[in-house]
Amino acid sequence: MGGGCSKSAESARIRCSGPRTPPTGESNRLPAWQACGMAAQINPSILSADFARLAEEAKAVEGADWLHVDVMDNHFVPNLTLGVPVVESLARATDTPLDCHLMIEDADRWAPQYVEAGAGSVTFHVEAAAAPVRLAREIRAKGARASMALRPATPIEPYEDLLPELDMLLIMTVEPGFGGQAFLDIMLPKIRRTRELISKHGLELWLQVDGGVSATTIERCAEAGADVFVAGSAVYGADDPARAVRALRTQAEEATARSTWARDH
Ligand SMILES: O=C(CO)[C@H](O)[C@H](O)COP(=O)(O)O
Repeated sequence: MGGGCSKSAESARIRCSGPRTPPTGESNRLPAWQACGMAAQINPSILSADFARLAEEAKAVEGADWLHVDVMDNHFVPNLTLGVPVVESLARATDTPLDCHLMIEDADRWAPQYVEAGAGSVTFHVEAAAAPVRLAREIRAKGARASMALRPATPIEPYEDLLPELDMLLIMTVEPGFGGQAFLDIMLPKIRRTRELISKHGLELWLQVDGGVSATTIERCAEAGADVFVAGSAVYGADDPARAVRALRTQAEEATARSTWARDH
């Protein structure tokens, strides 16, 4: 696969590993994931971008933590988007690291190719992976962050032992396949439960939510324990996408701080 790929994966690791400074005097109130250097991350989904101008659309959200790239094969989901060659081109077109979400069958075969194409994080669906542990290890060994996604109907509990193999877990908050759907409030207990399991095992695992995330719903997700937020229409549907990213990040961080404070006092 194309050159320059491992450079992108390496740059993603560097950009995302540095701690952000907690507000003075507030560190005892911060949740574990912020106190250990995590803050809310906003990942704009290019599913809501203009596919004829992808490079420009990627530049429009520079300042976002990652660019979320929705890969769909018209089998695992009833929609078709893009594949390895487009990811290779995007990786060259933007400095924002790529967070590739593979909504495809036969993830074991394809996921490693997205690392080689330049993704800094590769998410496979557990429902589409024959050997998720082996796959997560292979993604990590190739130099990217390994992430696993759950459809709304897939519970987290059977996968508790798998969490240490992952850098991120993605909880879908809509049925995968299309942008612009309504957020599924019924997913909030699963987000809470997953955060409990992450804390129980003392893991530094990111918890991502994807689908219907907007100014109206992001606080609920943050309060439930999510720290990485994919937003498509809420970012690309805004007059100023970069400003929308900043506003969502502030909202998420404030909601987390408020709910943590309320829990501790
Ligand atoms: O994975 C996805 C759909 O399967 C998209 O990332 C997601 O739906 C984002 O779009 P929106 O924020 O408009 O819901």
